[in-house]
Amino acid sequence: MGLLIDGKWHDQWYDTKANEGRFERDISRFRNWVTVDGSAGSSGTDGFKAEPNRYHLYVSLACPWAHRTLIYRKLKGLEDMISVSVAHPLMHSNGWTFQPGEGVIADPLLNADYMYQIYTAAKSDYSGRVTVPVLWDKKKNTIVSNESSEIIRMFNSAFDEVGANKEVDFLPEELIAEIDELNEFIYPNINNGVYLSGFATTQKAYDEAVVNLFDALDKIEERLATRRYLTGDTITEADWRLFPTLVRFDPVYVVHFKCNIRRIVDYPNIWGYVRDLYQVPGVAETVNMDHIKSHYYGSHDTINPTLIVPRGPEIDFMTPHGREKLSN
Ligand SMILES: N[C@@H](CCC(=O)N[C@@H](CS)C(=O)NCC(=O)O)C(=O)O
Repeated sequence: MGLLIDGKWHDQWYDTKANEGRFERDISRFRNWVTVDGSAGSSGTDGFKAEPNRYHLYVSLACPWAHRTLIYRKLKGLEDMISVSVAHPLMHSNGWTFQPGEGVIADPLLNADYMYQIYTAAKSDYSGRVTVPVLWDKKKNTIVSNESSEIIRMFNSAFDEVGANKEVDFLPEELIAEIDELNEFIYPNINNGVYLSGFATTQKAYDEAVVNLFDALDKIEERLATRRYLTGDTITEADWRLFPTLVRFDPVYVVHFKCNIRRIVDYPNIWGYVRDLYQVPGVAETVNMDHIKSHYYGSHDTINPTLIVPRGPEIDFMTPHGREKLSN
């Protein structure tokens, strides 16, 4: 695991000492937007017009941030127009790699062995962590974006005029304010909250994070008592940003990240909600539990030095959820 400094790979993990044992996530540095006409989006530069077969997505099936982009690629009908590469689930001294393995899809563009080569191909003196997902432009040979929250907003609408599934809109105008508010609550406390708990290196930092995480889950549990989805009757971006964390929670975060005050199966509403989303046609195909479990338990040797992957838990995301009754 490591990062690039001036285009050179260094095998080093996050330094939590500078911050009293707290994990601090690196910022995403490529922030361009694919738009309908190629004009600039809310950040970055112009020149990234939505066109079929122009863009390529680099992901890991283990990664919750990459998972969002795969769900959108599937549900928006973008699979035929946006190609994909899947990294090997294990992330060790070279970071994400494309070494052969079950479910790995090699890089057809640069024939890269390592994900960091994609970053240096876009910017030869790149400094920063090498994360997935990455949206690559085959025309300009550069990275459009490495920020999942923005990639899903592009996928939601930019390709609608060139063959995406227009009927599906996870960011309806009238709900944007509510979705943004939910995201602002869920990102720091839950999506990133599990990492703040798991990557903490002091008791105090861990305690703060885990308590905060479960306070937030308790609030979500309450919210989902009267609403089928986070904003009500329709699935929105807020749901697809929460789902990848929830589906990983009991198999990984409870044990590996010590998020064990409660399990998701102990929350009746959240547990039904996860199954409800999992059962949306196409979604189950985006969940690869082997990659998820082998990545976390098998990569973070500071947390799990033996790299042993636990066999359990036995979870069936396909059992009926009964949440239709909450829909109007
Ligand atoms: N803000 C980024 C975060 C992506 C991210 O942190 N991905 C993780 C995998 S789950 C990663 O690639 N980590 C490698 C590292 O930190 O060195 C996004 O949402 O796209």
